[in-house]
Amino acid sequence: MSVFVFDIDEGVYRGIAYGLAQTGVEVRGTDDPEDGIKFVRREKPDVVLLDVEMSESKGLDIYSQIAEIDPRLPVVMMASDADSETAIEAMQLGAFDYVTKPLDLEPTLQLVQKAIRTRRMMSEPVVLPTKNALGAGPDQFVGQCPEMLEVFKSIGRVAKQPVSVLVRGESGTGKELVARAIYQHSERSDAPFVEINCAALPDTLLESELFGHEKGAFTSADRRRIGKFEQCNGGTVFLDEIGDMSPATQAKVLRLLQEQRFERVGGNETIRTDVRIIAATNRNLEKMVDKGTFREDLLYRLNGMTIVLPPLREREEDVPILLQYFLSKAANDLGRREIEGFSPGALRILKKYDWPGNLRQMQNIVRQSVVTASGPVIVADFLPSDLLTPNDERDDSGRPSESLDRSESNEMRESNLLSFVEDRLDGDAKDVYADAIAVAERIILTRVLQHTKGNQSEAARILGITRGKIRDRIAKFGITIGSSVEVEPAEMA
Ligand SMILES: Nc1ncnc2c1ncn2[C@@H]1O[C@H](COP(=O)(O)OP(=O)(O)OP(=O)(O)O)[C@@H](O)[C@H]1O
Repeated sequence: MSVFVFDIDEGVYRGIAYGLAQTGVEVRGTDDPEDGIKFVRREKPDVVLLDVEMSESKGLDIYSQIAEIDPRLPVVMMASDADSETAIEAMQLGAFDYVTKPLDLEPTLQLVQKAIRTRRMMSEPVVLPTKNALGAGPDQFVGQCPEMLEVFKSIGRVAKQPVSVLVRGESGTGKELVARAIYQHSERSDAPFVEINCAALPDTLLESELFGHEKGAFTSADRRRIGKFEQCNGGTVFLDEIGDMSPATQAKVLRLLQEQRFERVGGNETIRTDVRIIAATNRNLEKMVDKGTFREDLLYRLNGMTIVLPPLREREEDVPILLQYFLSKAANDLGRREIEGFSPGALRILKKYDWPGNLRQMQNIVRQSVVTASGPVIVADFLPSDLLTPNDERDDSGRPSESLDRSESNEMRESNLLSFVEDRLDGDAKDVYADAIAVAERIILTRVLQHTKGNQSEAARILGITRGKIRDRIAKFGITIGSSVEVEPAEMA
């Protein structure tokens, strides 16, 4: 990714380059408007920072030229005056945001990172994978089960229609990926795409983020702010976690959907805009309607088309290809291209798991395993410890619970140990007896300590061994005793 800075003051460019040095983002800059425009045309940076003073002599000339070269390029305006008319005007025309000089480095860098993320979402294509290129290049939308084929078909059907879309599914099932895919295949793919997480902002801030506000609308409103619906005119707005929106904001969004009109917070002027809304939620909106916390008319309006993503536990046949995809991606990203795949034992455990955190959790677990793995094959020992807790020993939040189904958990423990032995037999088998005994000891100890909530005397009594031996084993296996009892994966080998 790269950032280009238009500023007469070289210090600004150097400060930003310094602040982003660790992130791998390339920063270039100029104090000459014409050179800058040539650069943007030739090098196609991902984000531009533009000093308003530089363009003031020619009004919005530089901004307009940049927007003409690439209407989706996020441009952050920098102004000395918080009320800069030029900066506000640029935002009305679609600039990403503006900051006031002298720049406070930290918030400026945060804004630039946000602009980089937005650019990524707009420009990195979401594609269906091909067998040979799994995990390489852009984000792929992996899925072969009938439910996912239905999802892909729905994306294709709805993308070009001028309707709102509601994407539903548990957390981590790929709702953002669906939103990006719809945008990229829509008639608006040349216009901006903006994401707003409705759960991340308190009510009043969310309202002014969406609709903007007038100067003085509330105590901290020291300047006019242009909201996303105004700024993104002609584009697509992705409202993530829409179930977390307050009733007052829901009412304003409903009006926007019905009339494409709204007023800034604290303002009288009615503003027209043309945005397409894609909304997502993991909440049960019908139940919220019953309870009176979500507007029925808004649900009806958003429901122009609904796409439902199944949880990962219902996509059993996709699990192997998804694992392979996340593995190739992690191995590429982490420079571990020698890693070839999972051992049969590790695969057995991964296939049995029920993935309460869905694809995001799978992605993280595969990444952790790649970090821990010491050879070209990921064996069961390199999997994080939460996978070794059987599904039925976890509560709703995915944490180990105390209620046990004995037969199932015994089978799981045996299969952990068995897969460990099988993995060793698959490879260069040596010292299998000692290693397997150590694995068994670890499984027994961890489980008993979970049962006694970390109480070692009680564990010693149950196990019929001394406290000294327990302490020795805890140290040897790297068992952590906190609110839950865990084994450090790195210590398991
Ligand atoms: N079918 C898929 N193929 C490949 N990667 C996927 C797939 N579905 C999701 N992912 C990846 O899993 C991660 C989580 O997906 P995403 O952020 O889209 O989920 P979400 O449903 O929006 O989550 P949340 O509700 O928590 O916001 C992302 O990195 C995404 O790229």
